[in-house]
Formats: sequence, C-alpha cells, structure tokens
Amino acid sequence: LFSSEDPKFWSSQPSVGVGRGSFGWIIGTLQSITKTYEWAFEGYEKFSKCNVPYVLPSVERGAVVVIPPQQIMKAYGHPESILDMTWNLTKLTPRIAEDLAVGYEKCFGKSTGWKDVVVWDSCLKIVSGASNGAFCGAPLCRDEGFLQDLRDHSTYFIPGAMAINATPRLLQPLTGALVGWGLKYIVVRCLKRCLPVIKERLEKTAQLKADPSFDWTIPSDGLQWLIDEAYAVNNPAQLEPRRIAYRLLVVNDVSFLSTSATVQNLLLDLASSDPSRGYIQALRDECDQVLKEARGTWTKDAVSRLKLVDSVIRESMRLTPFGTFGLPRRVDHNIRIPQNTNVFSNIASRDDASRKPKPKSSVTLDDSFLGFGFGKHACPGRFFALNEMKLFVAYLVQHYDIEHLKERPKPVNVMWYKFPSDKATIRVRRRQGA
Ligand code: HEM
Repeated sequence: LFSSEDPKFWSSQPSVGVGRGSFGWIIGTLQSITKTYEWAFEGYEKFSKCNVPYVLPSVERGAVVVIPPQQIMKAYGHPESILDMTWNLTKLTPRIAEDLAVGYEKCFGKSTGWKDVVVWDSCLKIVSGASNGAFCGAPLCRDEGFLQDLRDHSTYFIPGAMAINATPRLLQPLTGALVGWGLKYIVVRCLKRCLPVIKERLEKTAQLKADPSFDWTIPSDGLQWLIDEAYAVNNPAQLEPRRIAYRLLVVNDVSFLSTSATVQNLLLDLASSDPSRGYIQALRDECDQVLKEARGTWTKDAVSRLKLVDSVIRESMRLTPFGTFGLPRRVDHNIRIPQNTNVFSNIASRDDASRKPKPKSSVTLDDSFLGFGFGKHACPGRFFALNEMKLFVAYLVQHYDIEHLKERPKPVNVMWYKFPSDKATIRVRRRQGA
C-alpha cells in the first residue's frame, strides 16, 4: 500500500483522506478513486496555504506527499529543454492553420444553420489532423483511418497506464500483459498505414544523400527531422522504419490528447461564458485585426501577437487543468522525505486570485500556474501546443457562432485525472461570409 517502506513517516505526517483505525489507509485508498478532487481543496485550505506538505492516499501511486506551492521552485528545479519543433514554428504555422481549417470544416460543417457537435470528439479529430500536419504531413495527416488509430492508441494508453499503476504489485504483470496486448493490436493497425510512407521517405532521403541532383523537395515536418536526427547519430539501427514509426506514435501520445483536452475545456468555457461580457466578440476583434495586419496569412509572428487569445487559454487552463494533482516525482535521496516516496503538486485548488499575478503568456512557467508543469521536466512541447491552440481559437471565433450554454458540462474526476465529458455538445453555425 505504501510507496515508502517507512510506515512511521506516514503516520506522523498531516494527512487528508485517511480514515480512522487500522483500515483508515485502505479505505482512503479506495475512496481516492472518486474523492481526490474534493481532498485537494481540503488539503489546500488546511495545509498548503500554511506552507505545510501533507500526505494523501492514492489508489494509483500508493501514499503521496503533496508539496505546497511555496516550495515548488525548490522541489522541481529549472526547465531543461524545449522541443526542436519550437524552432520550426515559422515553417509549421501556415500548415497547422490549413489543417485546422480542414478539420473544422469536417467536424463543424460549412452550413450557416445551427448544428449540434460533440465537443470532445470534434476536438480530438481537429487537433489530431492539425498536429499530424506538423508531425508527418500529407498524406498521413489526412488519412482518417490512420488518425483514428492514433486516437485509439492515445486514449487506450493513458487509462491502460493508470490501470497498471492501480493494480497491486503482484498482479501488475497480468494487467501489464492485458494492456500490452490491446496496445499491440492498435500498433499493428497504425504501422500498416504509416510504414509504407516512412519507407518511401527513407528511400528518397537516401537517394538525395547519394545524389544531390535527385529531384525531390525535402519535406519540413517532424518525421523528416526524426530521419535527419537518425542520420546525425550515425547509427544505421536508428534508421529502422519501425523505430521511426514508434517515435511518431510517442509524439502523438504525449501531445494531442493534452492539446485536445485543453481546447475542449476552452470551448466549453467560452460557450458557457456570460454573453453580456462579450468575450467571444473581443477575441474575434483581436483575431481579425492581427490577421489583417498579417495580410491574411497566419504566420508565427502574427500568432505571437494574439495576446487576448493567449490570456484566455491560460485562464481556461487554470480553471480546469488536466488533473487535480500533477507533476509526479519520486524522491531519490533520503532528505526529509523517505526515499522512493511519490511527490505531487496540487494543480486544481490554488488561490491565485489573491496573488494578483501580472499577465503572462501560457508558456511562461511559474509556481502559480502549473498547466504545463514546472521545473526540469516541464512540458517541452508547450510553445508548439500554444501556437496550435491559438490558431484553433482564431479559426473558431472567426468562422463560427457558438450558441450560449446555460450550464458548463463538468469533467469527470477519476483519481487525480479529469477526463473530458465525452458527451458534452454545443451548437455552432458557420458565420455568414466566413
Ligand atoms: C495543451 C497541451 C499540453 C499540455 C497541457 C501539456 C502538459 C504537460 C505537462 C503538465 C507535463 C509534465 C510536466 C511536469 O511533470 O513537470 C508535460 C510533459 C511533456 N510534454 Fe506536454 N503538454 C501539452 C502538449 C504537448 C505537446 C504538443 C508535446 C509535443 C509535441 C508535448 C510533449 C511533452 C513531453 C515530451 C513531456 C515530458 C517532459 C519530461 O518528462 O521531461 N506536450 N506536458
């Protein structure tokens, strides 16, 4: 049950969610499936506000220590890397804008009459197409079968990992095998579609390297950068098509589910915002103005001028983060917390309004906004993600009207995750002349 071998440590710490008596921890661990969200607020009020760490039972990770916001800087260190794709946003931005438009037209339609759309499903479809425009380009990014396989892989992978973590250690080989078989089946489907494209890329790259006059324009996308990187390390094994395909899968797994979840929250926040505040119109005005100044084409510079859009994304991420807790780390030196203890940070319940923060971009990491994590392992894809999300918002407000939602559908809190409500719908219509 405990992730540390030192039961004395746990019983001596302030805690939330632990019942009384000998079975207190066991009951708490089971209750954590549905009560973690509630406990986050209790723990924040009782301990975090006074700068005191506390412990919490968790079915997925055993007992965890929750670090108070004041100690996050010290505990998590400083960021180390940003992804190569960030440096290439100049090339990628117009393509992402184009693929977003394709996705919107498929999911939200072109009719000026009102249409019901399922928010989560649409966000997954639009984001998977646009992200893969940057990751591997056409034809794969327009291959609906391949995109569906990628979506299946990511949506199976995360609950699968949670199921393995939540299983008692003795039974983990069994859950691991079950989850692994399911994933293997999806991987085979993905490979069937993408291996021929990867092999063709590799052949053309090799031909161009052997003969610089070979007539081929080198694509500018993540797949090509993976191939270039494989050449750069001078190890033929890295050029194995399957290995490259797995890397493409991993990039998709870490990226488009988080991006889709964030934009679906944003859509629901906008749709349910008080119409008299005019948020949507203000965003539309900013996007129209910036696009006009950029002479009708979305470039990296133009996107960087969308300040209001950026603030709206940051605020929506603050209001509904991807999880109640996050940034899991394992203690590897026995300092004041025993070795192997799991450490978490509270994301959902933070009293930032009282700190009067200055306006900051969503990609600026600070200890009062943990949407992209913090420290050494903060999200290296955040610049890419923000660029894509801003374009997502721009296309939405410039091309569609959104009917006001009286009540904002809530995410489903399971353990420390917030799963998007997959049935939530909104009504949209294409704007006249858009
Ligand atoms: C809105 C979209 C996204 C959100 C909210 C998000 C959030 C996060 C968070 C919270 C972490 C963990 C940070 C920590 O533990 O301190 C993370 C890690 C990571 N993210 Fe993202 N992410 C997003 C998009 C992306 C994209 C588009 C990519 C790649 C193209 C990406 C690649 C990664 C990678 C590789 C890591 C692991 C970093 C490490 O362990 O050092 N993410 N992300």
